[in-house]
Amino acid sequence: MLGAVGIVEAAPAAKSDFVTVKNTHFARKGQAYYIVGANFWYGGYLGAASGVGERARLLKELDNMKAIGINNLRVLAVSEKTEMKSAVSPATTNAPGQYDEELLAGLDFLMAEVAKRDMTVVLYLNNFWQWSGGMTQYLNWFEGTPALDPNVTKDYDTFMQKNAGFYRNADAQAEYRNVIAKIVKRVNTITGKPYTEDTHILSWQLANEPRPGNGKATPEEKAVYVKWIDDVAGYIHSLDKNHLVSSGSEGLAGSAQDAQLYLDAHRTRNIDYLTYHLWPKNWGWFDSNNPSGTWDNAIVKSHDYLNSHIELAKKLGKPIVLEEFGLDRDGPSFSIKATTKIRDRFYREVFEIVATRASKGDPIAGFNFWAWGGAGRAANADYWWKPGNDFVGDPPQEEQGLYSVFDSDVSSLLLIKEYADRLNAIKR
Ligand SMILES: O=C1NC[C@H](CO)[C@@H](O)[C@@H]1O
Repeated sequence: MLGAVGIVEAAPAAKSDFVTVKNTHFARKGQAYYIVGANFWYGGYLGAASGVGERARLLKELDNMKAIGINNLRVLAVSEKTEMKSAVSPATTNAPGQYDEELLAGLDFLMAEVAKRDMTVVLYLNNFWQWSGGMTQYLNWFEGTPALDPNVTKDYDTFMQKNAGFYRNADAQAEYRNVIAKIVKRVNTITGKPYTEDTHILSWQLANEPRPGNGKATPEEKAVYVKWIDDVAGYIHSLDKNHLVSSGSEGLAGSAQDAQLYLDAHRTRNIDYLTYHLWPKNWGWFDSNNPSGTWDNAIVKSHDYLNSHIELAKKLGKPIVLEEFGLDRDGPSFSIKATTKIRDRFYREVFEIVATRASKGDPIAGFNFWAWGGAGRAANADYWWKPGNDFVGDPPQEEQGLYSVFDSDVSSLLLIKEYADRLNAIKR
């Protein structure tokens, strides 16, 4: 199509080039689309032109993921500068209204490279946890409360209960919406393409693991949470008519174990598909110091969690994606030298349920394992991250090696490829 001065402009993408929801499945380019995904929270960081950027590593990581059939990445799009030691630095937001353009351009570079490999990306726009600043940092800015680092306070219940104050704080919500608008309406500085026109964005995600508060969330806190999801998802759709919107919820574990709350929070037409996460060790189902004594308990509960959420998706008539799951290395150990026999066994249990039920036409639309460590390596003897160290799949609030799948974890990579082939073969 010739523009006014004869410059050839790309024709706008066809709607079918975007990932859409067709009944209870994803569709893309006229085909059923199943997510064979990795969590790659730091993908935009590697794309930066200098500083934390490592573009050569990024290209290698993308090629290695593509080579085993990974077609989707779940990526942190926004981070908030904070004093907390457990958080990544630098951040895309240095202070309200002050943004790191070079770091944001890293996301542009990532998106340009994702497009070359015809992969898709889920971009989350906030974090319920502290490892990227997140909601607690917004409250530090707008309520003057200290940014709470549960690695320091050792009090997750108070952290979660106070964090839910983010949803009710009008000034924090206004800045959050400013940031959402800045990202959603962004024009890619590498490709010149508006993000709203980028068919390689699968969805915008409200936050990583947003919770209504802690496990004792009150009816009022739950109502605020349901309204927040509806309002923000509706706001994103008002900015972008092309892309899907998801919450980033963990499922019942992130909904005070209240199935009605999970359904109510995701019933809105503004939420296009459901998400859930599976953490047997974090949730106390599996003790990696007593694997033989806790494996059966962990697997029974995991199977139930995996299957019951697919039934909840059926109730809402929407697709559901298992967008996080993981287990630590044998030992347990953070060392890349440690084997991953137990993790591989757990991955196979998860993959088998996802692939089998997807093949039967159930609304499970795929998975993202947590998380791609690739060529990254822990830098310190204590396995904690410090600014300047490699990024790996484990964010700074956890030991570097806890859940990462590294490029040397051959048995895990082969397992991912085996199930990538099965999911990619499903025709509908
Ligand atoms: O979103 C998340 N879910 C679980 C991960 C592993 O504990 C954690 O690193 C991350 O905050």
